[in-house]
Amino acid sequence: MSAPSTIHYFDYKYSFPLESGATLPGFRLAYTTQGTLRQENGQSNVVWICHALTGNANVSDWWGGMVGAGKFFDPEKHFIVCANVLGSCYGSSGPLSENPATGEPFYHDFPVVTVRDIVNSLDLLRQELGIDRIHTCIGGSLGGEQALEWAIDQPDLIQRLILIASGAVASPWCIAFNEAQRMAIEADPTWTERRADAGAMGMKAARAMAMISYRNYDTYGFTQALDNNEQLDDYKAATYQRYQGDKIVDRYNAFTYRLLSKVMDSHNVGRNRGSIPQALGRVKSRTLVVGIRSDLLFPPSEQQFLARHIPNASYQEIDSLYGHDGFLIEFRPLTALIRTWTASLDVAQPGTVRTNPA
Ligand SMILES: CC(=O)SCCNC(=O)CCNC(=O)[C@H](O)C(C)(C)COP(=O)(O)OP(=O)(O)OC[C@H]1O[C@@H](n2cnc3c(N)ncnc32)[C@H](O)[C@@H]1OP(=O)(O)O
Ligand SMILES: N[C@@H](CCO)C(=O)O
Repeated sequence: MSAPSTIHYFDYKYSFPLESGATLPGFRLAYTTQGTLRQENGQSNVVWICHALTGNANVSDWWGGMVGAGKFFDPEKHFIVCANVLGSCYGSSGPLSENPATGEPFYHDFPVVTVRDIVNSLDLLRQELGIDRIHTCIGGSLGGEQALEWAIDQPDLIQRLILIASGAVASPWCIAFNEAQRMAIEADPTWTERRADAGAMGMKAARAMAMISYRNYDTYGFTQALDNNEQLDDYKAATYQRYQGDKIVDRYNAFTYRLLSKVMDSHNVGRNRGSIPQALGRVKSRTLVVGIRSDLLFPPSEQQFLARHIPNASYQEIDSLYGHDGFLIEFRPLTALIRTWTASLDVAQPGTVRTNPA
């Protein structure tokens, strides 16, 4: 069994065509596994977790309430895989990786990537790991988009699909938020420079904008209330925005931030598949769709749409003070929902799909 924090690397050494028509000369994915792979009679104990925008392969770091000994996804029972997405900066190929054609980092020249490209790269990793069947594929936000695309592309691969705070297509509202953030990056005078920290101050502003979409009026009202009635400046809400901007600058880069925002914009399961309902109709996985009532970015109506059009889907909602970011925070209600749903499937299909095949 691998230690949770051990990062492995998958190097794909062949030319990798992207949806845009561009080609990557191979790629690297950073990934983690926890537990021991068990596969028998078409069943497996694989739990594949897809991360969101600025996440990484180290799922225990950012989803420790869901993954780990004694948690719902437990390495004692499951083989848990999480890969850093193509284009990101936590070990996978992205804009700061070397472009073999120039010997320099790609920077602005890293090609446009889509959720389908990410899923194609994940699937190559799956094959490398010898995984024939995924028992459960789960993700929130961009993670849910990957899980959904995978289930549409390969309807027999994923037995159970869990989509949290995610959607079938990027909404105009989501694209508008992302474009405002890209404008902030592009307004940074360093953005055109070819260095790793180009556009960092723009990204700081972009993250502050994004936080407004990840949280909501009540989150700020509760966590960043005025200290007193006399204050004229240095409001808590303002220092919070700046602090969140500093945090992203410390751990990320503007090239990746911009690239992955474009990945989210182009998410549309209906592309080249007739229509969005037709695409969703291809999913064969038993599916749980979870909405967060206070989510402004991916409101519950988007998840209800998914549940209406995916053939074997159930829909559940949770409350959260934290809006969209609730999927990274509300471990207890999420675990309760998933546990109940899983139990209902185990009862309905004993011996067919078991949560704990060990
Ligand atoms: C290397 C890595 O960090 S990898 C991390 C991987 N990242 C991911 O997976 C992305 C997903 N994660 C996230 O988006 C976030 O971490 C979340 C949503 C899970 C949690 O967000 P957080 O920023 O930790 O929580 P929250 O909004 O409550 O902010 C708390 C922070 O703001 C600080 N803060 C709160 N109020 C204020 C204020 N008024 N002024 C200044 N700072 C403030 C807190 O001190 C705390 O600081 P800390 O992060 O240094 O401990
Ligand atoms: N807060 C999340 C974005 C929401 O999907 C992240 O930074 O990954």
